[in-house]
Amino acid sequence: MAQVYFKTKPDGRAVFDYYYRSNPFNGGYAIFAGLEDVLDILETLEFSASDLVFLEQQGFEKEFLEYLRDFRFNGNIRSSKEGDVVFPNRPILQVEANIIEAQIIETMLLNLLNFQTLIATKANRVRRSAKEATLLDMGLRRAHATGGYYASRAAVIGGFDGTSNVKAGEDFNIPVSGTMAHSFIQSYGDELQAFRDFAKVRPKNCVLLIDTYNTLRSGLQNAIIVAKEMENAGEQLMGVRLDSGDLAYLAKQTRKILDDANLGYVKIVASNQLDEFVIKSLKDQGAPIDIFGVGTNLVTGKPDAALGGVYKLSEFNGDPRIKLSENIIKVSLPYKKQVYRMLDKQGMFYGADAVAMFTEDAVEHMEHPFDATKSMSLRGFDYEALLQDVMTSGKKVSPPRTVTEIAEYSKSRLEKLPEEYKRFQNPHIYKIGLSSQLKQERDKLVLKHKF
Ligand SMILES: Nc1ncnc2c1ncn2[C@@H]1O[C@H](COP(=O)(O)OP(=O)(O)OP(=O)(O)O)[C@@H](O)[C@H]1O
Ligand SMILES: O=P(O)(O)OC[C@H]1O[C@H](OP(=O)(O)OP(=O)(O)O)[C@H](O)[C@@H]1O
Ligand SMILES: O=C(O)c1cccnc1
Repeated sequence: MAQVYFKTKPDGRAVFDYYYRSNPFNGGYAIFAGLEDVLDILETLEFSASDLVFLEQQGFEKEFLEYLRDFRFNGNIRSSKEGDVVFPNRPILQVEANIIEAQIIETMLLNLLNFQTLIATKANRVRRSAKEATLLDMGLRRAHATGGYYASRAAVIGGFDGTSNVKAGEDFNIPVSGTMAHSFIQSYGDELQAFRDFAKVRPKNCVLLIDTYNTLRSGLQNAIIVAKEMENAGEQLMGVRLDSGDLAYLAKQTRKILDDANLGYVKIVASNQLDEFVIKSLKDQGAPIDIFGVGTNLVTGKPDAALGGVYKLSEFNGDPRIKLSENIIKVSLPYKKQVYRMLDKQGMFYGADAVAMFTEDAVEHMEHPFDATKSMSLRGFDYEALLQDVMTSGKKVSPPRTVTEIAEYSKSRLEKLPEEYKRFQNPHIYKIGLSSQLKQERDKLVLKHKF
């Protein structure tokens, strides 16, 4: 496509929208993540000499390869803030650029935003169940190859406290932590000696895994011996980890036995195929678990394999563009747009985002995108314009936000979303409407292209 644009309309100017069509996990919202990584890549995107050799072998023409040699992304991006709460069928990010540049970045952009948004959303659901407990990502070993790297970042945006993924910790400046594996204890054969050596070498944040042989009769008893020895050496055992069996029963027994041994400060860590539903159940059972380690179900976004975010052309050289579909929900929205979020008198999200033409300053009325009988007055509402400049002429407009800052922002945004949109079962549906002008323009284009 890029080579054809290069030959036929090299100066074409395009507007593309990024959005997804339905919330993951049958939930009522998603957490937008991956933006900072997209912007970082765009700022430095270029074709290396070896890339060009490979592309030449694929049959691309010399002149086009010359163009690619100097390729840079020089476009503008307007976007929702990373970490914001987002909803289906409204632009989350808009790229305005030369058509060749805008097209070349499509797959990279979708790959990063779809995956991180999926995982940040999953992480946030786990956070909702875990309430105040500490949450650790332990998923790298089960992730889809390199996806684990970005999953760890997205997990923190969604509300996790840290990760066992050391590389992600280093690159994204997120807290790293970990406990120990069964193999460590197995290598000794002697559980007590394994615990003693570990505690001696790594006394800070020491968590002992107690289920290798028998959780209550062996692991916990040995952990208590080591905890007392640590006290004599002026240290404190941080915790014990349960990784199998009935976690509620074992956590209650463990808590009682630790407390009876005057070890009330020793925390209980639990892991083993946890997700938002198991953690909720454990909480409902009153399991005194302080820290949850979550792996597979987090980093694979189980049970949703992917977020179906798309990148659709909405304007070309100032003219509107549309994509029709038999399925009305898949008809795209033409024109460069803005999205307004309605706020109630307390500053909470009212439950409505209105999509308008970019040229409209405010929206007083929003219409259901497909049902002509449904509309809503927006008069008197406070609102926020959600799409803001994040990149101009290929350069980021503001300094990078740390993952921790993004996570804090996300938390503050979720606090403004009423509870009924956040429940797991049959959540309230957040309304997405179109300004009357955008709807009219879309319908005109639908008629124009109708066969
Ligand atoms: N009290 C509980 N309530 C609800 N779910 C629990 C409870 N305790 C454990 N679970 C969950 O039930 C599942 C148990 O899986 P499974 O039977 O494979 O574990 P296990 O018996 O510990 O076996 P393994 O020793 O192979 O890890 C896990 O997802 C675990 O998190
Ligand atoms: O269960 P997850 O949510 O994926 O969390 C990560 C799991 O990875 C480790 O298990 P390991 O790979 O040693 O295998 P195991 O399941 O036999 O303990 C750890 O002990 C957790 O159980
Ligand atoms: O730190 C841990 O205990 C850990 C890390 C990754 C996977 N499973 C466990």
